[in-house]
Amino acid sequence: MELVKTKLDGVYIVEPKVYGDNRGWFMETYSEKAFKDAGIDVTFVQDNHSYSAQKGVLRGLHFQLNPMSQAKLLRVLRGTLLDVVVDIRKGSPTYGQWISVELSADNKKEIFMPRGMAHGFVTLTDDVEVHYKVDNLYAPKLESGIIYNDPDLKVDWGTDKVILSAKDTVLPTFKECVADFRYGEDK
Ligand SMILES: Cc1cn([C@H]2C[C@H](O)[C@@H](COP(=O)(O)OP(=O)(O)O[C@H]3O[C@H](C)C(=O)[C@H](O)[C@H]3O)O2)c(=O)[nH]c1=O
Repeated sequence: MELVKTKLDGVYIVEPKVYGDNRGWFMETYSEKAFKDAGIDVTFVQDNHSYSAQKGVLRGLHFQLNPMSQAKLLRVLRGTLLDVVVDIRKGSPTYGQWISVELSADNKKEIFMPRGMAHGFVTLTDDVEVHYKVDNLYAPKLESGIIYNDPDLKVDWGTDKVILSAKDTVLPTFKECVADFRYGEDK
């Protein structure tokens, strides 16, 4: 697999090597060695799997507060989505900046983000299934986030027709964000 750097330090697009044959295909979707060779020191402790029924479902922007901040390795098993990662590590040269990447069952691309990021995605098709590994357990009392259409972050989701959970409609703004992530401490 190839890990491709992005403009956000520590965030990589992962491009698995796909081995096709007369039966179909095979690929490794995570390799501890490939990540260590890229200088990424992460130990995943939980796998998540979500299904979004309709195009336009937007989950995010989410993160867990310290000490339960989560690094994530995400891939799409069915359908297509636009994945968004926002750097909210104080002291980062890209603090407050975001990237977006189209991930799909077809392109088989994955995204890795270290701790200290706000994360979300909007589905571009119906019937989207997402699988992701995280390096800290679910901590509901430490869940937080930033409203998806924050006026300072100006994330371009490509649509304004979105389907949100009730919780996501009342997330704080970036200015109100209480996260205390610091660049270089995202281990
Ligand atoms: C995240 C999580 C949720 N849950 C339970 C809690 C709720 O009863 C139900 C749905 O949770 P929520 O609405 O927070 O799910 P998403 O909106 O998909 O949240 C995720 O959305 C974006 C894409 C993220 O990056 C995060 O991993 C995560 O916040 O699953 C659990 O039991 N364990 C978990 O780790």
